[in-house]
Amino acid sequence: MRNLITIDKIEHTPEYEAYLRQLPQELLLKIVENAFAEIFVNDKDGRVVYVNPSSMRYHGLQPEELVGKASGEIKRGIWEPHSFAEVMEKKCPIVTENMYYITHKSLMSVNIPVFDADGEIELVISTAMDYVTRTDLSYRTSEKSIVSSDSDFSDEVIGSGEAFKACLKKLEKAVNVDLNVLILGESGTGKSFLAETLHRHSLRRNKPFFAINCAAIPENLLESELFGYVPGAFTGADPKGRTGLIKNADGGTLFLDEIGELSLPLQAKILDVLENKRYIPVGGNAFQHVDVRITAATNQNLIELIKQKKFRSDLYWRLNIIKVTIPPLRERKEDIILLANYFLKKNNQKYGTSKLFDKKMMYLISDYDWPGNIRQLKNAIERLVVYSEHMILEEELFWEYLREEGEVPAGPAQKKTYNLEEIKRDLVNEVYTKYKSSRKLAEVIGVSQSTANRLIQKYIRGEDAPDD
Ligand SMILES: Nc1ncnc2c1ncn2[C@@H]1O[C@H](COP(=O)(O)OP(=O)(O)OP(=O)(O)O)[C@@H](O)[C@H]1O
Repeated sequence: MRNLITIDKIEHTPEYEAYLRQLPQELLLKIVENAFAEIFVNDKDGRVVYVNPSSMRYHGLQPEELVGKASGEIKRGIWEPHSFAEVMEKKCPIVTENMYYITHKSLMSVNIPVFDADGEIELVISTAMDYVTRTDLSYRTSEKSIVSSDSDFSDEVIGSGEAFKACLKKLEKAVNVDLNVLILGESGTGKSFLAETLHRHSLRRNKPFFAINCAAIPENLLESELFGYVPGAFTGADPKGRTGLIKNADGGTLFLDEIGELSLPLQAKILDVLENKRYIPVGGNAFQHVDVRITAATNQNLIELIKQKKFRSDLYWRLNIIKVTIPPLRERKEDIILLANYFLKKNNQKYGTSKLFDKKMMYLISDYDWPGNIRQLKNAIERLVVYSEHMILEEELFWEYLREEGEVPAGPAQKKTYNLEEIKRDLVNEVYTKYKSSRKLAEVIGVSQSTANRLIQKYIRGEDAPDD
């Protein structure tokens, strides 16, 4: 979408002109380098002469990778449209709706020609800015992130789908009250991660957080790990005895992962901690007192375990005061791209690279079901970054990954082929079928309301609609 606009040249008073001219270069640099909006400047030959750091948020490239390059040299597919030629031809400001493919953003960009004394274009200055969210403000890792006035998790927890946001809302309710929380979800959906995030925001944040996976430790060891033991409790034990995790977490939070694996006798001891704030260490005969918040997680169906008499219903109801079920990644497709971009950024920082996804790779990633959920996605992105020899991550590496995971038969002939039309149609269909709202479609796929309306006209109603 393109629009022509007019911007009146501002005439300053001679005094103000004089003031501007004496401003030190250092100060001017500070201003443009710290501006939140993107500032992107081409000279009259289309060569990039300046890019401020903010623009990285939109197209994912370091200023150093762009400055000195001609517009045409900058890889297509990173953002579109390229409006330089049109500004030069029309000699007036042009507003475009730019799609930034790497970061999956759609933003209005204002492209303004600056004329020299002979009336010739000297520079084209483009600026763009999106809606501000706290996640965006953390784009400079070297600086402290902006402090938010409320206690929500959105600064550090990635995910914007409705189902996931509903989970966060429930968890946020547990921030200022000392209720037990039960987190359910498939492996890798982020149960441990959310339990720790909850602790860091909770009233107990200045006290310890301990986590233990009940499935990973044999039952006899698990009891002493959790409750500790007194001196001489059993042969081979430390003669001084040992403090367990429950005591170590005193005042703080203990996270019991895979709680469904806990034996019935240990379930009874945990229930006593919850109800009476007390426990007896292994080999002991006196109660110890403790104040610990228990957060638990499982990917098992606890109600089913209760029916099978493998899980105590009184413990279930005690833990279940706030229950959060994290949906698997395949049911919150809208979060896959967000998370993939987040992990790409983290790995670029870790390995000092500037790798990028192109449109097709983004589609492949969001189309896949990720049975291992966020853990699998995180590992796959790291692997792509490490294995890729090019700046744009190669599609073949993703297919190779899927083949190794046994997800697609070997051989290039088996590849599913995609084209941009199919991708757009599928995406619009999927999101619109789910939300039945053009506003929601615009929000989820990151386009303007008018573009969303055009997409609905074209792909849902099958009517003619102008291309963007
Ligand atoms: N919303 C999120 N934003 C960013 N990273 C996340 C998010 N959720 C999970 N992760 C990351 O994904 C990985 C897997 O998460 P986690 O270990 O919490 O999953 P889990 O559900 O506890 O898995 P399991 O049931 O196998 O123990 C971790 O590295 C975690 O940091």
